[in-house]
Amino acid sequence: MSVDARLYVSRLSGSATVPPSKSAAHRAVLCAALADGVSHITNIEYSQDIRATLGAAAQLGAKIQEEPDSLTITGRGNASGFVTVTRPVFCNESGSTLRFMIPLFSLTAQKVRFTGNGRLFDRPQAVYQMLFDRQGLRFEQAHDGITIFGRLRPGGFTLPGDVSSQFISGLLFATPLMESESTIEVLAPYESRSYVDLTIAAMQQFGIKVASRARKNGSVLYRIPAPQRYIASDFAVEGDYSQAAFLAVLGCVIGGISVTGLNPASQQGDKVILEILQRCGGKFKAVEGGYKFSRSLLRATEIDLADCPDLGPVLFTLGCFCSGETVIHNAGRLRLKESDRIEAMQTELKKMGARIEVDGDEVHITGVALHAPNAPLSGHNDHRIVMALAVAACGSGLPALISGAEAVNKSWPAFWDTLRSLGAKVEFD
Ligand SMILES: O=C(O)C1=C[C@@H](OP(=O)(O)O)[C@@H](O)[C@H](O)C1
Ligand SMILES: C=C(OP(=O)(O)O)C(=O)O
Repeated sequence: MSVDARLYVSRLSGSATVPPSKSAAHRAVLCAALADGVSHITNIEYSQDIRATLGAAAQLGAKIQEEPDSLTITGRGNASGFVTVTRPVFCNESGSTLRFMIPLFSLTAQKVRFTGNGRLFDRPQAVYQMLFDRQGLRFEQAHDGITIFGRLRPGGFTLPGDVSSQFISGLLFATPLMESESTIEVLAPYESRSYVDLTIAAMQQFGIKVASRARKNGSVLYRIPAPQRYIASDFAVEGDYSQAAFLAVLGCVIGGISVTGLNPASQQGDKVILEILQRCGGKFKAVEGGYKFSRSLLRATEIDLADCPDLGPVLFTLGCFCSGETVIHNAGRLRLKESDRIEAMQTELKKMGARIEVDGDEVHITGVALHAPNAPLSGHNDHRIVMALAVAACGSGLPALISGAEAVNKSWPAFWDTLRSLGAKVEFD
């Protein structure tokens, strides 16, 4: 059911803790599900996407015990430990879940159907289609699901680097469980690489070895010895920089906001939000477990989204608050997410008077004083659009009605409560 959020003008300030990193949590659950023995994962939030990965992990045969904010997972060891898959694997709207699970479920050698919601099956899957076709395996994609049949075999894989890093991560998770070594060559340009680094870091924490090297032709070659076994491990999920970015931008616009629960040494690619804000003149200082953001005179900068696509929506909002013309490069991938995020942000911010021009994969935003929206703002069934619009409204002190407010449940169910804790008045219709 679609819920409208009414935001009223109010002064915001205070301290808020970000949710656990969704990307890290997906990876920890998956590795634990594959491991021999019992793993404990702390700092878990049951967002819709993490629920999807937990459901799939259970279908791989993992035993999962849920506590309010932690998990105990007894994994099934290796591919021969996989149980019979009797039901479709429901991925909801989680691209990560679907693309991480396809190669793993192929190892069961059973016919497996993946289902989901929203735009999930409109998002590109051709990279896997190609891999399965090459090995003579079945991969059928329809608007309401994907069916696979057949066990992926080890070997030399070559993948494009500019469609989605999730294919590379998905194949990395599965290859150690195959019968012999594989290589994965990722062709340049290699985008969202920091997410693959997170994958390898998680795999290494669960005892898996992966080697990588750059090749002269610009590609990156991963070598994954096999067979290997995931070893149970305890994993503390760190705070999410992609989510911190919403509060960080708000903090630099209105001042007086501290964001905590963050690891300053994090490997998350979206930590680059701090550098971007610095380049815009954003003022902040390190505090215990995070950063305190002060009201800043923000000026435009050039931003490359190739390695931090999830920052896209909130960077559109940031551009509106910067004097001059913000240029966002390599924004094309934003069209392949839960919504077409370029179209969504342009349409909605224009209702508040924003000046945004799109030229192919490049976006130009000229800072202007936003006015109260002349129509309800649509969240486009996309959590990051809803949150970026809420930041635009709160940052400019304007009342707004955002439809589809429940989309935040995909990644940050407590988002509205967090805004309230900072003093925002939010009502739901
Ligand atoms: O591996 C991950 O956890 C993710 C990878 C990124 O996707 P792409 O590689 O498709 O850009 C990102 O947008 C997504 O939200 C999470
Ligand atoms: C695109 C996202 O996630 P996924 O690809 O896992 O659906 C996101 O969280 O913004």
